[in-house]
Amino acid sequence: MNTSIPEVPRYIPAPPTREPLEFADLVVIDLQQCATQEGRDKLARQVRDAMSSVGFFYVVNHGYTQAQTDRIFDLADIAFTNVDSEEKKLYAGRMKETGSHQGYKLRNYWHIDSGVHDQVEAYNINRDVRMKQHPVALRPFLGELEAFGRHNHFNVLHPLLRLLALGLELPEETFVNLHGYNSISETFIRFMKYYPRSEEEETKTRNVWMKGHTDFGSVTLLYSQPVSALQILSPDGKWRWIRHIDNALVINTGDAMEFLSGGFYKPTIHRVVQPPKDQSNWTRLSVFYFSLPDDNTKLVPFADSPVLRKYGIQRRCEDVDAPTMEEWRKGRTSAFGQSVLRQGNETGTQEEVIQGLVVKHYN
Ligand SMILES: O=C(O)CCC(=O)C(=O)O
Ligand SMILES: [Fe+2]
Repeated sequence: MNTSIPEVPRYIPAPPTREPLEFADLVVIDLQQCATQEGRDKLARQVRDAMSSVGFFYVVNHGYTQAQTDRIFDLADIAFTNVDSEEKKLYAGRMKETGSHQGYKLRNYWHIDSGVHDQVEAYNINRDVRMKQHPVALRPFLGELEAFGRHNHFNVLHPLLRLLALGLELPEETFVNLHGYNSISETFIRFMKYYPRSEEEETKTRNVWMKGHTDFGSVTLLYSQPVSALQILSPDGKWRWIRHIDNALVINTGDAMEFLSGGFYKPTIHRVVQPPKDQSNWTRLSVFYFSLPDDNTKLVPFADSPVLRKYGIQRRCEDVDAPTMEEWRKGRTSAFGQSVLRQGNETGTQEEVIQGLVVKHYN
């Protein structure tokens, strides 16, 4: 048996944009400072401030070198470049039917606007990489991908969850205990590749590639990459661009963290739009670690938090009606890009109802 690891072509990303975009001003969290209690207390305050203003922040010194990160982008590209369309279909995810992200999201699956669909391919891998079969070209790299998942889980996600608990003056392990590496949960790696679109598609969707949304999990880790396209909705109602920082992670929290923190950590609305002119002919490859609490977690607030006692709890529903993580992720995953949305109350918004709760989408 030939057990040698095949050569992997280098993925060459676009140079960063030189256009004067209006970038969001985000704090940079130096994760190395988590090593001491004093460092954690300081970072917890920074994270809390970020979460109660813009809702996104960067993480640096997360333990992966630039070369290790580059390697993951090289592996990510295999899923798109070295797998033909017939094989992609064999490994297509059944998101609508199963409410689970595993396998490919093929191009043209999400409805964006005015009959236009997406030009984005994604490949989703549960952190338990052996749960499902993968395309032939990826099989030699499963060990590396598993190590990547573990790194994200233990060296980035768990430290961040400790900071988020400290910010609520809860025991440090409160959220870590809901994100077991070996528990039943959907926490997964996502690779994503966006392809340039036609002028007609751009016009009909007013340059929106992925509608404004909140993530449904607890914490999203995005490996910063140079093609500008991600924007966040700022508290003043303006969309601002996310700036690329070499080997940084872009972090945001999602619906699950909003439920668990009684509205204290609000999920920030973000969208993907056409990149600026100097990058418009490039593809855009992204790498994520999407984390979700264990499936059986009941999404109710930690009402004992002294911070919540002081500021009050905002519930999206009564505790008895609160969904479990499994119910919420299945509802949101099945519907995303597939459900028929109704006009929302605010201009530019559309809505759907998941588990009895209103979920908004922004154009
Ligand atoms: O591609 C990006 O930068 C963001 C994608 C995103 O928001 C998502 O997959 O939930
Ligand atoms: Fe998102």
